Amino acid sequence: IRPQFGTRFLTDPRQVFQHNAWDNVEWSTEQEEAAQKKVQENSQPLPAEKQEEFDNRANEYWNDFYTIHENRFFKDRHWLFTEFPELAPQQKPPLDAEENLLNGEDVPSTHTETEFPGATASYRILEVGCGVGNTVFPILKTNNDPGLFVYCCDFSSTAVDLVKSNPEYDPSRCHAFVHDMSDTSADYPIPHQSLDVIVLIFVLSALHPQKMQNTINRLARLLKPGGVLLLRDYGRYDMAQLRFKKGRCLSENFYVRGDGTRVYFFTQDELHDLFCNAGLEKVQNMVDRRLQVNRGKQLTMYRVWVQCKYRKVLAPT
Ligand SMILES: C[S@@+](CC[C@H](N)C(=O)[O-])C[C@H]1O[C@@H](n2cnc3c(N)ncnc32)[C@H](O)[C@@H]1O
Repeated sequence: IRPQFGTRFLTDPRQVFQHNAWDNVEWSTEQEEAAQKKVQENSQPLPAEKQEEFDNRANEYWNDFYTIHENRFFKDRHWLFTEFPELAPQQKPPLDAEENLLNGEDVPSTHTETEFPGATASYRILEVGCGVGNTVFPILKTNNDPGLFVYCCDFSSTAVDLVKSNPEYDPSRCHAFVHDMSDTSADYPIPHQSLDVIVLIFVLSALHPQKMQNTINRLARLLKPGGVLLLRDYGRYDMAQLRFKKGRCLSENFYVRGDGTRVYFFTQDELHDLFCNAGLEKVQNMVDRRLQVNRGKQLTMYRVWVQCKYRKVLAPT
């Protein structure tokens, strides 16, 4: 397994083509400025009607995506458990219900044990924007905690159908459902303050930036006090952002791909504010800058990802 954050550092630039990837690459001021300039040159937004269409039909574009790629596109996330040990079996017992009550937050009215899927579980993880299950299935396979229950949702019904028809889908340990995380009128099938972990992997970036805060606020309510939200997503000036051609920009740092799916590129501060405004506190907020190398074509590709871990604050006693 790759150690956390990776430790292959490029110290001698002449060696760049000796490996496929380098970790924790520093950017020079010139490189940062060149990226900024490139983004500014391509920041003319599309007309409002076009924007609206991409927003209204967002899930259809993702359905088309999964109809074409099925489960062949996204690879299983092998870095998951090194970066996010919260997804592996826990050493410490999780906060129990009694402790939550003592925290004095508005714990919902008592629900009977079978009122919702996973009601009797002792450790609950929700993945939002799960796609075809490249995170969920590794969790179910790796985490053998008998008290574990994993929820996963996506607004693409095609993706959710692929999760449910996977031979590894076990309804006694997992519940997959169709849900649009940006729809403020749609409820999650889970009570407030019932989750230990929420996972967002390359999904928040697919939302219109104006819908992000409400979405995170609603998710934060589902966390138990002390529960954590884990995110990995695209960072500002990632190669994918710099590669967008003119006419693909929707608003600042937000673009539409050729297949109609959209992507935003975050700074650490933007994510920090989104999470803090939702009552979460920082455990980790880092940028992972990697240099990927195509040795055959002698090409260098600078990737930028942001990784965050934010905890729901315990109410003052
Ligand atoms: C880039 S993919 C990542 C999939 C998966 N998390 C992974 O890492 O393999 C983004 C996913 O987010 C889903 N998505 C986008 N907007 C969403 C929304 N508003 N509500 C729920 N899911 C959404 C898409 O359908 C797609 O499956």
